[in-house]
Amino acid sequence: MRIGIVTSGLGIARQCLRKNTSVYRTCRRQVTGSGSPLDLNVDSKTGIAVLSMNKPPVNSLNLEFLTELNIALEKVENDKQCKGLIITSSIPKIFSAGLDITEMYQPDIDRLEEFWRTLQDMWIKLYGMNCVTIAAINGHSPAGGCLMSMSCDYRIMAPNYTIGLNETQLGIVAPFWFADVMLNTVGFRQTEMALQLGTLFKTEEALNIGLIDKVVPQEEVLSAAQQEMQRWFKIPGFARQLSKTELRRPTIEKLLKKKEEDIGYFRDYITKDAIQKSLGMYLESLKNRRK
Ligand SMILES: CC/C=C\C/C=C\CCCC/C=C/C(=O)SCCNC(=O)CCNC(=O)[C@H](O)C(C)(C)COP(=O)(O)OP(=O)(O)OC[C@H]1O[C@@H](n2cnc3c(N)ncnc32)[C@H](O)[C@@H]1OP(=O)(O)O
Repeated sequence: MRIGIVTSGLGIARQCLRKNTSVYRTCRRQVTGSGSPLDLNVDSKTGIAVLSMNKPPVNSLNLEFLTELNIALEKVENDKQCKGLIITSSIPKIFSAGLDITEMYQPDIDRLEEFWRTLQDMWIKLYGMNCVTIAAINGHSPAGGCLMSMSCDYRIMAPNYTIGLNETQLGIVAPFWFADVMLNTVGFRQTEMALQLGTLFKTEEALNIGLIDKVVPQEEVLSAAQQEMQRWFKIPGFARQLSKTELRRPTIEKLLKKKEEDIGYFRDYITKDAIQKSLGMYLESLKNRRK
């Protein structure tokens, strides 16, 4: 039941309407505007924020969407009531198709650099979030979608979807920080095979290698995430946060030290003729799939 104020643009709802009965005490605030590709609802009773991606057709991560994600993550991190964040999708059968390939194909160079910087910022924020983060993966989650999922603390996925870093199948290479996150999640052997082969794991396979943590039926993904959150909330917050920071800081610092270098590397790599040709062919194959 939503009884909060829906704000427009970037403003956060400042008030919550409360009725006097206990059932109305939950104050859910939708903190993104209508028409936004993101729906952020904060439940002040449970302390759980649900961030649902809603950018048809496939939640692909372009510059504008990444910017919105950054703003939403910042809101959650700055909201003292938020103890946990669940990331999910409102698009049936798709969590996220990963980076928007059209951002990388025949790009404007300034925009390409901004796109990459914004992606770096989004990942640094998400991987380093103080609050508990759970990916409720209710659809396919290739490449950038897999990066987002792996950057959360826990992953719950519905059956019959795929997840993985499939970049080599597009003729491109996953950046070192994508690889690092996979390495931290599933270990060296699985990462070196998965990255070279560009493996998209089926849900059950992903569970077997530890890429995801739990499989539940499609309709239970969100409720299972809410339930899982309670387990994490029982641990003293400061101790849990510090443990996370200690483990993730070296990976984040590695990119922080090389941010500008990484942008230049990405720009020079992606604009190579051979890479442009591969991306063009991949885009074409996506468009022809349904014909
Ligand atoms: C040394 C190296 C140094 C540095 C590294 C430098 C650079 C490389 C780094 C790059 C890292 C890249 C990360 C990525 O995330 S790349 C993106 C990878 N994503 C994919 O491969 C997914 C592709 N999509 C799909 O497989 C399917 O679309 C999906 C998600 C399973 C859904 O299937 P379905 O429901 O059937 O939908 P359609 O396929 O029909 O798609 C609908 C529509 O969307 C378009 N589309 C799909 N995915 C993308 C995308 N990622 N970007 C842009 N557009 C996408 C698709 O073409 C359709 O368009 P249409 O116009 O035909 O409607």
